[in-house]
Amino acid sequence: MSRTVPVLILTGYLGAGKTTVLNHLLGTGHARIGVVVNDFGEVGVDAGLVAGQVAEPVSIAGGCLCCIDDPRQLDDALRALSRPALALDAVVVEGSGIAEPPGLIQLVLGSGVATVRFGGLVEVVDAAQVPHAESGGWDLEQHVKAAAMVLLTKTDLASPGDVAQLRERILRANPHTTVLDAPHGAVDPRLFFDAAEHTVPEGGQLPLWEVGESLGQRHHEHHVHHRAATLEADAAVDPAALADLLEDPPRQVHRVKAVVDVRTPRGLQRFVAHSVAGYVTVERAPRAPDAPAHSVVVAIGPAWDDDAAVQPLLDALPRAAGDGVPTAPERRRLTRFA
Ligand SMILES: Nc1nc2c(ncn2[C@@H]2O[C@H](COP(=O)(O)OP(=O)(O)OP(=O)(O)O)[C@@H](O)[C@H]2O)c(=O)[nH]1
Repeated sequence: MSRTVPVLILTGYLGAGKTTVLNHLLGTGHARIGVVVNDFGEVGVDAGLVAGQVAEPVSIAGGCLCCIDDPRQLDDALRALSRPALALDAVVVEGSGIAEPPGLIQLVLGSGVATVRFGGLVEVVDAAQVPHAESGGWDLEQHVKAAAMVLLTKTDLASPGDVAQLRERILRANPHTTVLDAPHGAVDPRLFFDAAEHTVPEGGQLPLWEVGESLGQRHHEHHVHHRAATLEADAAVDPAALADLLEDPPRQVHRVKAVVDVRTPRGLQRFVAHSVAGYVTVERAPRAPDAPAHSVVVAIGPAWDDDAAVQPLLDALPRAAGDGVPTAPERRRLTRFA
């Protein structure tokens, strides 16, 4: 029988920690992993946040994979990543933060690519922000029902009692799933890949498919309620304005990610910034010394009817070179999250 490459699906609400898990797995060097990332926004930010992969990550941006105009994009990616020459052990498809498992499972199961097989679904749950995710339409029970494994991230930000209750709730919804703590994405890659491989029971019957059928309606309901606003500019940003957006985003914005340049007296510096329900992280990132200024900021959230409240905040972030270098206190507004 010819070799097929398992395709694992990584889902979880906006900002739950999917990319962090993926980067941990890639960093362990345990397996040769191919990556497909799906950004909900127009600009593919996530591929740039994935580090150390064997093959270039394939980025599919501009909407959820399961609703995207041309689902053959996923087939093309899977075909490319399962080429024998790459000798990958697995492909991980990181869903956008609002993807529903059934739609993604159906896409992989229905893929016409003979060189891949469905390897299971892993759900990432932010242990500190379940009510927040639920307010965005994410349904814990429905998500974990489809999961071979559930990874609890941000256990460092939640009380042990809350984490224990969450674990019980997950196991009530799906007694067959494996629940593991994965603080800062730390999961044993052997457990990750083993659990996923046990998703498909012998005999060819696939309960997940039934889950997919019964929930198929739901995932379409979700996407229409989410919006993304994007800024992509050949400019540095105002660090204080970005800090305000990250720290205190409009109510309907559940997630902000930014890869931005900031002017300093020593030249441009690049930062990667995240905000999930007002929880902010900022990290310095490498940049080519002579590269022109470039910044990308994406804001995503549910139930926003028009862009009037969000897009102008993003459009106001670039800081013209003529406005000079931000002062040290302005820069510290951003770097204090580092
Ligand atoms: N304190 C803490 N922060 C975490 C943990 N896991 C992830 N984070 C942070 O959470 C933020 C979002 O993490 P990502 O991995 O980008 O989340 P994601 O699910 O890929 O985000 P989307 O693709 O936008 O849905 C980042 O600032 C991470 O550093 C954790 O276990 N503890």
